[in-house]
Amino acid sequence: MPGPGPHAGDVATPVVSLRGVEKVFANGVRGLAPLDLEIRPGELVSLIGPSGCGKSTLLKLVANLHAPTDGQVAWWGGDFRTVGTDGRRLAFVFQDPTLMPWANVAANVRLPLDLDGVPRAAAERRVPPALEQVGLAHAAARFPAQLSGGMRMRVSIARALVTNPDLLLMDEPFGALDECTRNRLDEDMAGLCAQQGLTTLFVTHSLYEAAFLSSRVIVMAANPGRVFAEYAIEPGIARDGAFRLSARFATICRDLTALLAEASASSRLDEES
Ligand SMILES: Nc1ncnc2c1ncn2[C@@H]1O[C@H](COP(=O)(O)OP(=O)(O)OP(=O)(O)O)[C@@H](O)[C@H]1O
Repeated sequence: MPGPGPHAGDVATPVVSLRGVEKVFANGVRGLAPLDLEIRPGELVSLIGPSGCGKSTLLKLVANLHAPTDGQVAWWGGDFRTVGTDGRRLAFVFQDPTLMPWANVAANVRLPLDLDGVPRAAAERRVPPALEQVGLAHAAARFPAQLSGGMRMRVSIARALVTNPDLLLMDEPFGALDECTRNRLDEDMAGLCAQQGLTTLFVTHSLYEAAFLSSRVIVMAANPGRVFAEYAIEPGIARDGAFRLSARFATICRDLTALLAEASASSRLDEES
């Protein structure tokens, strides 16, 4: 099975660091006020906050899909141009799994390797372990139309994992799924991240999902988008069904509910001023 990214042992250098990063769009909208943020190896960091607080903008800055208006973003202490050329990889999972309907599951998962020019035989060898990781080893020959929504999302995750990423960026990946499927995927995702030491930045509208998955939750406020609070969760908690029912989980959810209410109130105040 593909292990952690090739540089997983390098714990000293932050995976991503943002210093004084600000984003003003061409139409004058201030998507993000200057903010500092560091994501360290092995962390699962969630971004939560009211609509419009800049969660997606922040994710896109980390993905280098947006350039900051001001400030610096560093990837593994360096420039984005080194990402990929030094073997380090980012991978994305979006809410829409965007599978090719005409291709079976194995071919969908293989796509990033094909695009990277990995020889066909080598690429094909990497697909079964990736499918195994998401519990879809039995579904390689099926087509997207033959899969449930949860299975399609698992294919999308396998397609990210097959590249052996050093940083996984997930934008509200399970938001369109029913609650049971979402809970199961959250448990599997938490297990994968823990086993592999996978560094993940996860955008969600659900504070319960953030509470369940994260080693650290960034609570954002809007108008302008900014980091309102950070909430760290102690290491060593098994993220399983028992955790979801535990007093500790209830406390984390209560704390995050309070922080989110404060962030929302602060966003409204800024809107009115
Ligand atoms: N390309 C763009 N051009 C202009 N304004 C933008 C652009 N993208 C985002 N914005 C604005 O920047 C702010 C932050 O948007 P963003 O989508 O990052 O927030 P969000 O927290 O992800 O929102 P949601 O939870 O609703 O998805 C919003 O006011 C949004 O309207």
